Amino acid sequence: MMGAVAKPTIGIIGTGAIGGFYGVMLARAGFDVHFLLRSEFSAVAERGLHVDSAPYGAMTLSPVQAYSTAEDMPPCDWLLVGTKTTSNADLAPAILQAAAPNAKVLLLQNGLDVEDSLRERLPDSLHVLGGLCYICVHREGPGVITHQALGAVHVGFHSGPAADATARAAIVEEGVGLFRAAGIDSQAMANLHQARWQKLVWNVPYNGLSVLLGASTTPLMADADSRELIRALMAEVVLGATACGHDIPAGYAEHLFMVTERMPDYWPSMYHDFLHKRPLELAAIYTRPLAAAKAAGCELPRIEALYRSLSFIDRRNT
Ligand SMILES: NC(=O)C1=CN([C@@H]2O[C@H](COP(=O)(O)OP(=O)(O)OC[C@H]3O[C@@H](n4cnc5c(N)ncnc54)[C@H](OP(=O)(O)O)[C@@H]3O)[C@@H](O)[C@H]2O)C=CC1
Ligand SMILES: CC(C)(CO)C(=O)C(=O)O
Repeated sequence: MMGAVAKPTIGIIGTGAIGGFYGVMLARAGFDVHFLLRSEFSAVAERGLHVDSAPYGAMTLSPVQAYSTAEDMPPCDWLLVGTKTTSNADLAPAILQAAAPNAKVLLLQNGLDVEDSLRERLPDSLHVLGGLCYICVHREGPGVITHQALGAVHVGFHSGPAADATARAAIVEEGVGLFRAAGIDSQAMANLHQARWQKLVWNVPYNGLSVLLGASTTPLMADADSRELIRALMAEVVLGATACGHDIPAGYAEHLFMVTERMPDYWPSMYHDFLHKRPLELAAIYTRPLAAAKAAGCELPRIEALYRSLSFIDRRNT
């Protein structure tokens, strides 16, 4: 008889809304999950992690395998990065501490090329993958997370020692399998770079406008002028993606309008950063796409104006 295949050990690097939500879901599914925290370490070590989820109900994980330093974490086969992209270059030492040999590092983050600054600081033996989370979740307080809607995670290969396309696909499927085992919708992405551009069609307008206009999705969708602005910004993201060689499916912007109208009223994660005086994810969501489009000969003036306004706000806010 074949022995049971051991479940991988999972490390969460940055236990905020995303890291906390998916970490709790994986722990509930029986995975051995270890959580790295910073400001919320004591609260979570003492009182556990609580998720108030519209789809799943109230979930509590207590006790939590919580760590204030990666040095204390066991070797993890999968490391799920749930920090904001603003500090990716600084995460390498923590990841090296917590990584098992040949570990897979999955960045659950928005934005373009977010893997690159971390990749260049990691050894070749580690695989790096990108994950796109289609979810509405935020931190309510220390160790307390509100999950309003959705939840899917799409996984794509970035880089690493896998010998060929078959080996790369197997690693991606392993990642997809983790989420599916936890009851979360998950799919493999054939082209991570294209998929990151595609997700920006939502994040570029809504993340930035929530900060600039101080408005969540329901009022943004209810007003004729903000709707028009969102539509125009979406069209520019599609233009930039196309100039960079990445086709966005026809009708995708209209599809996102429909999805957003069906969502509960939602403040994007950039608004929470603004509110709590944390740095905004401007490089990942604006600077890099603008630079890539420009290098391909494509100017995106509306996105550029939004980006410059946000840069001004960000400098005065942090
Ligand atoms: N929230 C959402 O609904 C969605 C978010 N995303 C993306 O997911 C990513 C994560 O966002 P989100 O979960 O909302 O962000 P949060 O701010 O809620 O979480 C980030 C967490 O990382 C922790 N952290 C940062 N640096 C370190 C460190 N060096 N060591 C330990 N912990 C650290 C923070 O701790 P501390 O409290 O100390 O700062 C915080 O707990 C972003 O790229 C975002 O754009 C994508 C889709 C939806
Ligand atoms: C709102 C949503 C679901 C859009 O894709 C999201 O994933 C985000 O906030 O980044």
